[in-house]
Amino acid sequence: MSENCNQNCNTCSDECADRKEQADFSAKPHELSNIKKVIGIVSGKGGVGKSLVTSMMAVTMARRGYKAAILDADITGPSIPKAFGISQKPDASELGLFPAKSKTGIQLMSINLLLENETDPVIWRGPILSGVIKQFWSEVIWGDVDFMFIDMPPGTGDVPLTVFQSIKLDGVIIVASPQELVSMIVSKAVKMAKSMNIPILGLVENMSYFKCPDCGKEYKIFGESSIEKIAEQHQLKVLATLPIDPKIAVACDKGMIELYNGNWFDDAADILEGSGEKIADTKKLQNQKRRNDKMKIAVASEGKMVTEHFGHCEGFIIYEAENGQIAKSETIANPGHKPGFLPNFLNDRGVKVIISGGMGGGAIDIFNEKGIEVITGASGEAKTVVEQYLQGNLKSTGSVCHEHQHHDECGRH
Ligand SMILES: Nc1ncnc2c1ncn2[C@@H]1O[C@H](COP(=O)(O)OP(=O)(O)OP(=O)(O)O)[C@@H](O)[C@H]1O
Repeated sequence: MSENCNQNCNTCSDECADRKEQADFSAKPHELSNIKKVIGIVSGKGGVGKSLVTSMMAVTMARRGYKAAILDADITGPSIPKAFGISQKPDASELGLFPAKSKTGIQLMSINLLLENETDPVIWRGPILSGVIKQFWSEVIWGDVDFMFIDMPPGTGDVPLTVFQSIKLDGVIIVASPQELVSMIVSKAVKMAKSMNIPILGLVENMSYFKCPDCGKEYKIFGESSIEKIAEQHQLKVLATLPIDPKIAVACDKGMIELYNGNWFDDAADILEGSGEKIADTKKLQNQKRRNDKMKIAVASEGKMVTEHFGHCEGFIIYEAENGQIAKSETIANPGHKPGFLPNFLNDRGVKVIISGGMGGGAIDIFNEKGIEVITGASGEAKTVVEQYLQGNLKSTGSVCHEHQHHDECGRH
């Protein structure tokens, strides 16, 4: 037997006497699916925020203009549809099942969308669980997907192992809370991925600290973090450390994870963009082409500056751009804020991009439905911000006004 035997001849190149030809467990995606990169989100045990990280990764990539999808392989604890507020049953044809679509166009498939009641427990044994996951991969018509995120079954047992063997993953992200980081659990997840020769993109520490909303002091509820030590031990990158934030729990419970404002996953998204260079290049070209086309960009403004509050802005400066340059502009007064009115008002004027400091979720939904690009989190002089956009240097932070005192000012219903 080889000195480094990992009991899996499929992933080992040593020609030892005990070598066994092993069965090929790999499953093929549906012939109508074109999935470019597949990233598994794993954790050593349940309840550490794996589904949250899966959801936020998909949201981050979708905000960057990619086609994102989520395969919920956490069959016994499926929480993805709830986080996105989706409960309608997926459509089907004789060719296969179609994934559900979130408000911002993220494709999803989860066992919860297929159960009679979403509260029904799934009490199937391992081989059936693995079979369902393979079906989600092979029998769902995903179409074109730039980045698919798989919410993996928790742990390092039989079911996650089968997923590793069946679906060709381009990388995994390991999620842990500070407690798992001090135990052996994370090391087991790292070893499992390494034994399957799957690149580990890095570690995410969830529930790392709690920031007091009154004094801003950070409290390490679960003790000092050992993420840097563990990362160094396994030569991995730390992708993000997330606080305990009651707003995260509320966003998941209310099905509004797409509206959650947080940019913790930018580093991980940058890595994915790097790992998918071809996809990123194509996307950059498409975005460049779009910016060179003739288009109207509206900025919610206060005088010459971008305003924080979309709904109650003083007016909109509408820039007409061609070949990536501003050709002309006009300022129109805010006609008055009524729920759902302003997105239609701007759409009627042919606006293709709206830039604001903050905006309510309701308004963002309507803009998305109309195919109008929404950029929030912008600040400074409106003209400069539009020039940055045309050069491809303005990114949306996804900043959404939630339950704050300016409720109506941000265009929410
Ligand atoms: N940083 C956080 N702050 C506040 N709440 C959080 C945070 N991370 C996760 N939660 C909440 O904790 C619960 C568990 O999170 P999540 O479903 O993402 O974990 P999981 O690892 O996928 O669990 P399982 O494997 O059991 O499905 C959810 O209700 C989620 O809203």
